[in-house]
Amino acid sequence: MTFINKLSAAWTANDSLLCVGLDPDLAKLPAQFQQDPQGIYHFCREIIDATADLACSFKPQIAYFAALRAEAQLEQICAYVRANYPHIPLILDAKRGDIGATAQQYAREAYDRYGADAVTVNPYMGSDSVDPYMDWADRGVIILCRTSNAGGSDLQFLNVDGKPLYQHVAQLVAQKWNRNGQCALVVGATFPEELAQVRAIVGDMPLLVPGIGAQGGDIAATVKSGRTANGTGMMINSSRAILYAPQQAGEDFAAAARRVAQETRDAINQYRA
Ligand SMILES: O=c1ccn([C@@H]2O[C@H](COP(=O)(O)O)[C@@H](O)[C@H]2O)c(=O)[nH]1
Repeated sequence: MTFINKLSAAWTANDSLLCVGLDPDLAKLPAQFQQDPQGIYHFCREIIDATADLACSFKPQIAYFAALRAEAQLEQICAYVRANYPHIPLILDAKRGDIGATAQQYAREAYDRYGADAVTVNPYMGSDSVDPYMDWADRGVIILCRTSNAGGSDLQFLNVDGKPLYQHVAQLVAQKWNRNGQCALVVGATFPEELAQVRAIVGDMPLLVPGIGAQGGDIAATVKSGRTANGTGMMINSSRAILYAPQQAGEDFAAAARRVAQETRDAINQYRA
């Protein structure tokens, strides 16, 4: 099954556009995981189990693992998702970008080593830097377009031939690079107007939309701007707001994460129609 088919099925099966981000910051984990050499794996496994029926995808961000020399635990987490929730797409957020020969190795890392269904890629080295990912026709290639951070405007909003650079990226991907129908774009929830512009350019192409939750993006504006005609089309990511959800009386960290994931999924669903 291709990434896009798997994503469509997950949207329907879990009635969800929520992507649960896995960004484990050791200092923020409950104490029992900080002392455990396998703590990152065990923490993420509990979050995955607590939210798998509420999510349309999981998105580990590789930096959180690499910084702690915890790539082996990332491998275990990816294997766990594939074995236990094979219907939920696994997105490796790595934002890779390099010359073709090196990109081939990055593609092998994402798709072979970690078994990811999709990987995030930086487009600014051009088509030959993205081509190696496209050779994996059943996997997703999620290309940065209009990122959620304020500084994204420094380059992405530059006026090039009468329109902002991010719109050129959206057009290029939709019209040229997406030859196997496997591409998606990253567009931040913090910029709903630009999200609507991108949606108008790319038709039904899936969008990975980080920026709700800890970054403060507005859920209503995000969904109304980015949904497709059938009320899908997005993987709306939330990481820290779910992973480190404040615990209410009687809740452990996983129950709190589940409650916030459910509230977020339901808040998103309010605006899909
Ligand atoms: O434009 C972008 C692209 C990627 N990200 C990543 O998404 C999550 C957001 O985490 P929160 O805790 O929900 O803010 C994180 O992994 C980023 O690296 C992004 O935020 N913006």
